[in-house]
Amino acid sequence: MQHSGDLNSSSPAPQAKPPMPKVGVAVFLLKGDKLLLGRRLTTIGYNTFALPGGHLEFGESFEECAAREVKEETGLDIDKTEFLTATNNVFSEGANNHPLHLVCIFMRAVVADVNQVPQNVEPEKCGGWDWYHWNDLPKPLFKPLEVMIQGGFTPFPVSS
Ligand SMILES: Nc1nc2c([nH]c(=O)n2[C@H]2C[C@H](O)[C@@H](COP(=O)(O)OP(=O)(O)OP(=O)(O)O)O2)c(=O)[nH]1
Ligand SMILES: [Mg+2]
Repeated sequence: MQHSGDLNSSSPAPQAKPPMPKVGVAVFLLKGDKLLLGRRLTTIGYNTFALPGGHLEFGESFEECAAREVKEETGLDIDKTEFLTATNNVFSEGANNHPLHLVCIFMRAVVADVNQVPQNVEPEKCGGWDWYHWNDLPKPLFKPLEVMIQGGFTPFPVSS
């Protein structure tokens, strides 16, 4: 017997996937009492100073993601990578005006070679990288970073 029309016509229309939280990994790259910051040129936090970082890829460890993102964005190799803390934020102004729910993992690391100089590998996403003293950070900081620091967070190891 021949069917006419759409065999699936009685099935409900496919639903748009519900939005899911994403995982970001940002790196406090430390050099003495300085840290590496770059001016963002992307939608979220445009023109604010933020840490190198990006989104966790499927199957990656936090350490692998930190090393990959720092390399992709600055050309630097990192060492002594450690987990510090995590945040949970909803950004109202994500891509295409959709809100973005982001769990961000913050790592601490140092440069593997102190003579290596940061390169602005992705000039379309960043205005340039530089080392800034913890007591003289540039303004404006990326909002989630500013909130953490104002809340008393420090990425430096506690000296005993
Ligand atoms: N890079 C960076 N991301 C941060 C910081 N604080 C914070 O909450 N995040 C969150 C928000 C970002 O949307 C998310 C991922 O970083 P990103 O926005 O730099 O992502 P990206 O385009 O470089 O990454 P990708 O999609 O190419 O993997 O991490 C920070 O100081 N620096
Ligand atoms: Mg990034």
